[in-house]
Amino acid sequence: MAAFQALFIPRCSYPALPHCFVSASNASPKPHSVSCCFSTTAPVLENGTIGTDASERDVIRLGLPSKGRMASETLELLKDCQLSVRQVNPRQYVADIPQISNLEVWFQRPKDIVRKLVSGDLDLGIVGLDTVCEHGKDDEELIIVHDALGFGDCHLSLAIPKYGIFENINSIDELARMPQWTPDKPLRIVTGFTHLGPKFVKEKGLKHVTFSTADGALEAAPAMGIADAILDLVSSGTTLRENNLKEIEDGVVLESEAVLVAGKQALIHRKGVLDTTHEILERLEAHLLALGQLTVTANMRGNSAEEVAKRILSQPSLSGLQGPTISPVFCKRNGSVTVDYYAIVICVPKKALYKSVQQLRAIGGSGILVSPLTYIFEEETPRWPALLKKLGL
Ligand SMILES: Nc1ncnc2c1ncn2[C@@H]1O[C@H](COP(=O)(O)OP(=O)(O)OP(=O)(O)O)[C@@H](O)[C@H]1O
Ligand SMILES: O=P(O)(O)OC[C@H]1O[C@H](OP(=O)(O)OP(=O)(O)O)[C@H](O)[C@@H]1O
Ligand SMILES: [Mg+2]
Repeated sequence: MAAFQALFIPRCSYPALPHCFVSASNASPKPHSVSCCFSTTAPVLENGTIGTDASERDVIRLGLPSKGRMASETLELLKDCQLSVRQVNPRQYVADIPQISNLEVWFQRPKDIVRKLVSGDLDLGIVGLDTVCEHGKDDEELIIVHDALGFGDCHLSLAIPKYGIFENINSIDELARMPQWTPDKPLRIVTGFTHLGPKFVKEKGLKHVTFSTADGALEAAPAMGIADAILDLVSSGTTLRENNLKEIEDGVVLESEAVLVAGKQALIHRKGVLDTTHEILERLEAHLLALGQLTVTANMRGNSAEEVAKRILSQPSLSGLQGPTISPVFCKRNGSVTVDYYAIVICVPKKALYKSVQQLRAIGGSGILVSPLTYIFEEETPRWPALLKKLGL
């Protein structure tokens, strides 16, 4: 059985905290004691406005990471979607996006974004999927609107030392079968993921496991003798390698990247949230879809647009998004206007660029120009019907 040896604040206590005032009274017998009372009035926000209860407010709130490795890339992504965030100064936690009316941006720590989505104090947020799963604790209130924002890639993984009793252990099954783990001497795993960790070992049927937690530099724990294994995020793998640790087969808990997440109640009931989400989703998808594509234009000799189209469509890498656009190139020869060439325009995936150029040349393409694409707006945002379905709308 997985046991957990850490002290946790109960989840239900969190939503009440924004109304908690901290004071140090001179009259108090203990000069440094703090007293906590729960206000029934609205709290005063840093920007001087009065904060409102979730049910009273009509402004839409988007939570973005206030610091850490997700912060700058989130702002860059929004900027690339023509949704630049206007922040008066870096220490001010409230901002706006001039392109979207009635929207406040609140800068928060990623885990607080998730908690505030659950409590209804935020409506939308951008964070890593790992944070949603860890701090959201499978709450049905959290709805992933876009699951692949293209940054913050990492995975949550179990890792063990490369040396000693683990030298020949390379999978979860082998780890589970080690005779060393008994009820008195369980496998000690250190992790910051105190929800996902125990859930994972239970799913994997690992017996005799105990967890402890720490805030960072977990990779030091095995060498310090504090833990046998670690469960932490890995991206390049450098930290594991440098600390003589290895990942094992079937040890990946979760693949993660930045996601757009929303509160279900807000999407369904709060005025304007669904429309704003649709707009943000459209812009994100148009930008992210375009990131992987290039526009290729070329000239091609031919007798008719149809004949050129047949040649292009005979090549597997040249069909484009819907098919090639083909236009006649009008030339003046001996006083009359003739069409000997056709200009073709196609979108090709960046990865297939060179293959596409080879195929174009093979069917007579010349003067090939390649340019980046900024946005691809499809007829319908692919994730939109999926979102409506999740909401039962
Ligand atoms: N190598 C990585 N290590 C940790 N997080 C990563 C990595 N690569 C991407 N990420 C993403 O970045 C997020 C963590 O960012 P960061 O560590 O800056 O914030 P935080 O965990 O909230 O802050 P703190 O560690 O100070 O509590 C993760 O939740 C994950 O989604
Ligand atoms: O696979 P890598 O690219 O080496 O990245 C993984 C490391 O990065 C993170 O630590 P972070 O930098 O957030 O420091 P921390 O331990 O203080 O949280 C994570 O907790 C790992 O330790
Ligand atoms: Mg960190």
